Amino acid sequence: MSHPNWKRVVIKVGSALISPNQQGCSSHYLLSIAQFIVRCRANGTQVVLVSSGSVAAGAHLFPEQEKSNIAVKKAMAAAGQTEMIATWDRLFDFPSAQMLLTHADLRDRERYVSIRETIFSLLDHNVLPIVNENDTVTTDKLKVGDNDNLSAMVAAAADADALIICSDIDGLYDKNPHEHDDASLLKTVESIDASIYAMAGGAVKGGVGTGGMRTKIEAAEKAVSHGIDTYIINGFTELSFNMLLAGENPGTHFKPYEKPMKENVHWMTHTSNAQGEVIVEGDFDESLVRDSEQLTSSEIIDVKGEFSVGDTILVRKEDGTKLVKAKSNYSSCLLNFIANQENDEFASEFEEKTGPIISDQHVANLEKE
Ligand SMILES: Nc1ncnc2c1ncn2[C@@H]1O[C@H](COP(=O)(O)OP(=O)(O)O)[C@@H](O)[C@H]1O
Ligand SMILES: N[C@@H](CCC(=O)OP(=O)(O)O)C(=O)O
Repeated sequence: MSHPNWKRVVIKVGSALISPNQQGCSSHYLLSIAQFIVRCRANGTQVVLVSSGSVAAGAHLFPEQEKSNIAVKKAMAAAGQTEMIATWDRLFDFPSAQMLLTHADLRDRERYVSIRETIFSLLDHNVLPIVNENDTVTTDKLKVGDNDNLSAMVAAAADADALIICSDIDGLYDKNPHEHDDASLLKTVESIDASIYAMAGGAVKGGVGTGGMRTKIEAAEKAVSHGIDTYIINGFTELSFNMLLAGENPGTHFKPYEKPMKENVHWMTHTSNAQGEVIVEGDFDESLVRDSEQLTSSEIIDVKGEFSVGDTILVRKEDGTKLVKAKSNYSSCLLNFIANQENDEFASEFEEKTGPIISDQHVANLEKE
């Protein structure tokens, strides 16, 4: 078979490949990945690298008994990050660039657009973007938490054709092969449903990986709904990369949706987290899904959480049915205030002047889609 016709790919490299023994970085397994990147570029394919490994690489600098402390883990990430970037950079004779992101960056539409533009500028100038989560500044509320999901968000932002997740295992098995001798490898996944998630276990306990297969399936789900071919492959062996370049599947291939979501709907669904919820009357759902600007304070039963103007909110019914995710033009405080007004006229006059609570431009239909 001939080499694949990719315009742009995102390659995600797991910690075990970068820091196999947690004593800094090793180029042992990175050499064949770097070679693959060089060959992709020679074929005219643009490459974005998402690299884990900063925590594992920095681990040896800190005492064993302190490593579970969050502040120390962040220090490990900060120290390991420079070594990880330097190790990659040494393997290429073209320039690379470090991009450190958090979920707070990706879920903010303006910052997301800025990230996209930076990726495209780097690629246009033949610079290899190397992305990782900015572990030193994250909190539970601000982080993606694993680089599998991060790589899928980056692949969507970069409009990639393929996402290649390089792991320490051949792909997705029907059960965790580290626990079941009779596990068998899935070569192709046509669609991702609960039965696929049920196959996935977590990472090896005490190992360097985060999330195991579960986060890889989450990543695949995000990517395929954007029309991105997704592979989980064994990054330890050069054969995986030779097969990919020959147009063959060396691991598990997740097939992309034939009709991918529109870019802004995908971002709203898979990248932007809802910061709060608006609960609406049960009989209002149909008109809301047809025309989101129909939502006025008179249909709102409750407002949950704290959100600001521009944040993404989830609109749902009292029974829990999710209707739409949308950008709110009102803060939770203001929405609570007008929804609780006895005088309906005041609220409708206010909304007429201020504009719709959510607008049709930033809305994603959920279960009703
Ligand atoms: N169904 C499964 N198929 C394959 N691997 C699985 C499965 N369930 C759990 N795993 C575990 O997921 C691990 C890979 O994830 P992880 O350790 O997070 O690696 P990485 O650092 O590449 O992200 C495998 O080594 C394996 O232990
Ligand atoms: N940001 C972290 C990566 C965490 C992570 O997802 O690791 P992995 O499961 O090995 O891809 C680091 O650089 O160590």
